[in-house]
Amino acid sequence: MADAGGITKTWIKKHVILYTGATRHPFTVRIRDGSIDPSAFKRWLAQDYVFVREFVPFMASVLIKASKQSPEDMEVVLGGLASLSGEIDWFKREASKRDVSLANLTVHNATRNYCRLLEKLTLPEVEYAVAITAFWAIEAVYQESFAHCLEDGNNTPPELVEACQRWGSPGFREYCRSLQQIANRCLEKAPEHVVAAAETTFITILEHEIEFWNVSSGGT
Ligand SMILES: Cc1ncc(CNC=O)c(N)n1
Repeated sequence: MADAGGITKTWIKKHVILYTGATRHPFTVRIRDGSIDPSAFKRWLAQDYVFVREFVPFMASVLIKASKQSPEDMEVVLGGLASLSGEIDWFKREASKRDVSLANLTVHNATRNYCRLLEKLTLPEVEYAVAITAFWAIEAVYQESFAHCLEDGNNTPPELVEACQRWGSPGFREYCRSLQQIANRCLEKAPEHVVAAAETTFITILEHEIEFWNVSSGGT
């Protein structure tokens, strides 16, 4: 396995407080230690369903950009896009199992803001290096958060293990590493202003992920 360090790794180190805030948020830490409130999980489920629906056109826009760059990149992004269909079905099944209505749910501000960010990043004028960095960061936060819930010493409630495995599995980790390598390669070749824009986007994604988790843990 090639090294997935590169520029993205230096950013993780540089912004480690924010990165840890997103990947070790109280919401997922409580899943791991078994103290999660079932209503918090339900809140997350409904809001993430909204997010994932908006994630589809974003991914499609990255797919178009990737297809113009390299056939290998396109295949990695296509793999992610293909899995979203099953993911949407999974959200619907989980919601009906847990009596969560997806029909007339309240979209919280943090969710709406995050979806707006995705919409902006979907525009054709957003550089591929910026879009793929955002894509990697979005996936990596979930990968790191849910993998932690499955690591040794966890007390994750059995009924939440399946959810954790969606993003915490070794397969999803490999996919995230591939995205990270693509991002690093693009960033190495990118002009300085594009690298700066990608770093800003990385930070913005982390902030939105934290706000998003906050909605799930909090009452509003
Ligand atoms: C808010 C958020 N961030 C990342 C992901 C993971 N990607 C696709 O499922 C997600 N579902 N939700």
